[in-house]
Amino acid sequence: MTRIKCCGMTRVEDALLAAQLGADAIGLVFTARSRRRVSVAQAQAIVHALPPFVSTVALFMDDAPALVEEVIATVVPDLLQFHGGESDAWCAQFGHRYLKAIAMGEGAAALARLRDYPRAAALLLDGHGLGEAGGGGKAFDWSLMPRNLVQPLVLAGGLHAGNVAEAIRVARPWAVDVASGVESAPGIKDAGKLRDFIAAVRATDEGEGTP
Ligand SMILES: O=C(O)c1ccccc1NCC(=O)[C@H](O)[C@H](O)COP(=O)(O)O
Repeated sequence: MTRIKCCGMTRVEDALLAAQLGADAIGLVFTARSRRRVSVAQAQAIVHALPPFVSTVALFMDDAPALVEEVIATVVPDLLQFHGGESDAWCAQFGHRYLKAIAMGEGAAALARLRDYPRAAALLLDGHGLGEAGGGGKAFDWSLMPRNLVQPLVLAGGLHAGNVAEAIRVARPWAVDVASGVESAPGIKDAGKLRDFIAAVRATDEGEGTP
């Protein structure tokens, strides 16, 4: 089964809908570089409203350690996700499981960085360029997704209901991640797009015989 993470949640109702539709995880963006940035209070409201067994992921991009520590202490996310130039040691300093985003904008050359994060729980390959923020709807060449890594790989960047089936068939990811492809505006999820996206992922899994 392909896991689904819906990122950039800013409203309780959107996170609840994603959970009801079958999302496995939601993302909360804390970096100031995002148009989907949430406050600690907003994030707490979302986390407390979610049913059990839906993971919460807190996103940062070259932020101060104090912000990460504050979010861990107050929001208590299941996982951290780092989108900037953070090193493996920097990401691991919090003693919290983390995902590292790898900017795939430069294509195959970016694959060299995949081996730099041995302590990451998973690697998220995203379509944006090095140093750029995520959440911009940029896809990359899915055939570059490696098959020989020990860590689970999350496919991100420019996914939507119309292309996610093809993306899964080509990239064979552990999970898919979507933000702008299920929105009507940054941080505002569109119920129809969210429903169609999750249904497309599940239909692809079923069509390929994945239990
Ligand atoms: O979403 C943001 O605003 C954001 C800002 C800065 C760093 C990361 C950010 N998002 C990271 C994500 O995990 C997105 O879901 C991912 O980039 C895919 O976005 P999209 O291409 O819009 O589906």
